[in-house]
Amino acid sequence: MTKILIIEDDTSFAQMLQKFLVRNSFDVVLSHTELDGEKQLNEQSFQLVITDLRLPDYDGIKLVSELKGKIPVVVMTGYAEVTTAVRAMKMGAYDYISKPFTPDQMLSVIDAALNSKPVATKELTKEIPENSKDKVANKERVAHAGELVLNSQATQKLEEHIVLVAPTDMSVLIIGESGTGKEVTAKTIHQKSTRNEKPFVALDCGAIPKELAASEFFGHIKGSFTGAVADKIGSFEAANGGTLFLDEVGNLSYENQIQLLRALQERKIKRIGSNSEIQVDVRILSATNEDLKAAVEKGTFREDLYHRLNEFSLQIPALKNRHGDLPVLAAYFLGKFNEKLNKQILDFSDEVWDIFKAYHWPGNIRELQNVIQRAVLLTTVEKVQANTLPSELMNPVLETVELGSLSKADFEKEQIINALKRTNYNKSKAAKLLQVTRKTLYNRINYYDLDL
Ligand SMILES: Nc1ncnc2c1ncn2[C@@H]1O[C@H](COP(=O)(O)OP(=O)(O)OP(=O)(O)O)[C@@H](O)[C@H]1O
Repeated sequence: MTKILIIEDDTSFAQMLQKFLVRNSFDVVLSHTELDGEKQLNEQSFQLVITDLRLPDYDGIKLVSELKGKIPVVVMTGYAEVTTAVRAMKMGAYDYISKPFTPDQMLSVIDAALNSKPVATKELTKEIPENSKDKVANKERVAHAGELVLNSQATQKLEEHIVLVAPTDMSVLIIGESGTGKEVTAKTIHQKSTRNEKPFVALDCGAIPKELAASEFFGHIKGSFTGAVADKIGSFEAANGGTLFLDEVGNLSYENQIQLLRALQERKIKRIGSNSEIQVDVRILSATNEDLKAAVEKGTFREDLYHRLNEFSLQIPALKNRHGDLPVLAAYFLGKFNEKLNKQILDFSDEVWDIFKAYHWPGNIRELQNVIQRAVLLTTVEKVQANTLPSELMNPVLETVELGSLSKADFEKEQIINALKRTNYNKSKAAKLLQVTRKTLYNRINYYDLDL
């Protein structure tokens, strides 16, 4: 686990920062004085130091220059201390961050600092093989893409695969439930590709009637069919040189699949009503939330097209299976909506974190984003409280139980067991989740003779 030393004399602020970073899987040691900070640095090894510059009897700049080339240092400053911060950077600090900052800003500074190379090793970069150097650089850029936030074990492979496949011209099939971030993944791949100066065009294949699909793909000329009142450029032409993202590609009719396959094979299209062929150079990224392989087996999706679209596939896990991403995603959205709604909310209350962790997020990241936007709007104190969350989050157990197959007693038993599992068998928290008192929960456990 990455170990961070925070030197800050404002104890409550330091503790809040510590709590937030611990939640984001960092190991954090606090020091409130220069003396203790130096003692910690002598006794333990740290990957990063975050320090305030203005502590009584403390020369932060001296510490920065002592640690130069050994451990990256991020300095925290008041808003009027930019000159001091610049001095600190000249002395070797990696970066500075002005208070007040959002959790999101702090995370991205930490992330960048941890990925930075100490000055002493900078000269060695020539010896790093080209490939791995690119990999490191790309990895950093994915993490800082600003849109696509990935941080958990469950998404580590995904992140690596994005980095590897982005610079190629391979077609990529992105598979995941609605709201898991398929489109934002496609955009990231485009941004990381050599086509990033050219257009990224998204076409929602699920939303176009099959009669209009060919015109959406290839365009038409005025008068070629009823309704073609003017010439129209299709998505292939619009994306020429760049990337065409076909969302919900599994929804294309069989006839549209044939038209698409032909265009992909020949790399030429004709606008409807025109005889002239236009050469197109597009990279195809597509997305589906259904099992396209099963559709191929059933015969509703063409196998040849499936292979064309699926030179490489990326599986995006549902949010309920990547709870490790929750803290960083929540922090990202908190920062985003603080800025958008002009708020300065610092964190989520412990109760809110528990609810977030227990909920099954059927709408995935889109739902998390909406929940946080609403909460930020409604919050008037430092931390987001549970009363700003929509009701469906407060009663999650009901939604995960298959009602049809259970009797009322089985159902209640299942609810209790689920709630206990979700709260690590903490009965107070489980009672809260179930919206009953602890006493009632104990009674029900006894009544059903649950062996827990
Ligand atoms: N990893 C992520 N980091 C930051 N934001 C994300 C991430 N994943 C999704 N989002 C945000 O969640 C919302 C939904 O994402 P997106 O539209 O990419 O999902 P999708 O899987 O394509 O959904 P659908 O299948 O319904 O089209 C967007 O606002 C997107 O910016």
